[in-house]
Amino acid sequence: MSVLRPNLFRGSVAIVTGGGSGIGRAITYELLTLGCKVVIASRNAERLEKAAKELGEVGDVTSIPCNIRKEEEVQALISQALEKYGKLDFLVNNGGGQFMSPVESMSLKGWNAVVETNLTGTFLMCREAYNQWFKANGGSIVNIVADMWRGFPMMAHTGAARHAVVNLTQSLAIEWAEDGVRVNSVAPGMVESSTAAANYGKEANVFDVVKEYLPTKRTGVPDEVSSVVCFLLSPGASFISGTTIKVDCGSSLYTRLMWNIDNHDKLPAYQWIPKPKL
Ligand SMILES: CCC/C=C/C(=O)SCCNC(=O)CCNC(=O)[C@H](O)C(C)(C)COP(=O)([O-])OP(=O)([O-])OC[C@H]1O[C@@H](n2cnc3c(N)ncnc32)[C@H](O)[C@@H]1OP(=O)([O-])[O-]
Ligand SMILES: NC(=O)C1=CN([C@@H]2O[C@H](COP(=O)(O)OP(=O)(O)OC[C@H]3O[C@@H](n4cnc5c(N)ncnc54)[C@H](OP(=O)(O)O)[C@@H]3O)[C@@H](O)[C@H]2O)C=CC1
Repeated sequence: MSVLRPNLFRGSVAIVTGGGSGIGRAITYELLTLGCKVVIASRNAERLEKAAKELGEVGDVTSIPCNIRKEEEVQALISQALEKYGKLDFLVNNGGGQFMSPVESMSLKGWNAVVETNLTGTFLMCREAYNQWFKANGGSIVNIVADMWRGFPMMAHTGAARHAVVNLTQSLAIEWAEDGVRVNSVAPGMVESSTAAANYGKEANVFDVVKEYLPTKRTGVPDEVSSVVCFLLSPGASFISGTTIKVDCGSSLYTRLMWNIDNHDKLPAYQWIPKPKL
C-alpha cells in the first residue's frame, strides 16, 4: 500500500504531533505499516487515546497528551517517548491549525493562539527533540506548513507563522547538519481530511468551492501528504535538508489570468484502498 518498501522503518521511532486525526493520522498509519513505532501527541486526550487504540491494530503506537504551546508539556512528551522506546529517529510537526478571520477583526489573543500553535509549538518540539536526543544521535524532522506562498487572506496569522516555520526549517538544517539532523517541511494544498472538512467545509464549504480553481480539479487526500513525509524521513532523502516540498499539484502556481484549465479527471488521487479512517 505504501510506495516505500516494507519494513523500511523497522526499529525506528517517531513522534507525530496531531497524529490522531486527518493528515497526522495518515502519516502515523503509513509509518506503522513500514514498521516504525509511533508516539502520537495532541491536546484532546480522549480522541488521541481512541485513535491510538484503532491504530494499534496496525502497529506499536502510544498516545501522549501534549499541548505543543506549553514548554513543560513538550519537554515531558519527548522524555516520556524516550523512556518508552529508548530512542527517537523522526519528528513530524503536524499539529497545528487556525481559524478564519480578516485581520481587522482578529484579536491579539487569537493572533497569539495561532502563532504560538504553529510557530512556537514547532520551535519547542524541534528544540526539545534535539536537546534530548537528536544532538547526540542524529535524526530527521518534517514540519507541516501550508499553501501560504501568495499570502493567506482570512488566515494571515497562520500564513505568517507557517512562512516563519519555512525559515526555521532552513536555519535548523544548517545549525544541526553537523549532528546528522535533517530538517525539511511539507506544504500541503487543500487536503480534505474529515477534521479539516468539519472545521472549514461546512461553514464556508471551502473544499467544494475551491475545486474548480485547482489544476487537479479535486482536493488532495491525506495519503498524498503522508507519502511525501515518509519519503523525506527515509534514507532516499539523505541529501535533502532545509527544503520545503509543496504537495499541491501546482495549485500555488495557478491563476486563471493567463491560462485556464477546464474540468478534467486526469490527475486522480493516490489513495490507499481500503482507505483507513482518517
Ligand atoms: C481552508 C483550508 C486550509 C487549511 C486547512 C487546515 O489547516 S485544516 C486543520 C485545521 N484544524 C484546526 O484548525 C483545528 C485546530 N485549531 C484550533 O485549535 C484553534 O483554531 C486555535 C489554533 C486558535 C487554538 O485555539 P485555542 O483552543 O488555544 O484557544 P481558544 O479556543 O481559547 O481561542 C483563543 C482565541 O483565539 C480566537 N479565536 C479562536 N477561534 C476563533 C474563531 N473561530 N473566530 C475568531 N476568533 C477565534 C479568540 O480570540 C480566542 O479567544 P476568546 O475570544 O475565545 O477568549
Ligand atoms: N487539511 C488541509 O487542507 C491543510 C492542513 N494543513 C495543516 O496540516 C496539519 C494537519 O491538518 P489536518 O489533518 O487537515 O486537520 P486536523 O484538525 O485533523 O489536524 C490538526 C491536529 O493538530 C492537533 N493540534 C492542534 N493544536 C494543537 C496543540 N496546541 N498541541 C498539540 N496538538 C495540536 C489537533 O489535535 P487536538 O485538537 O487533539 O490538539 C489535530 O490532531 C495542520 O497543521 C494543518 O493546519 C495545512 C495546509 C492544508
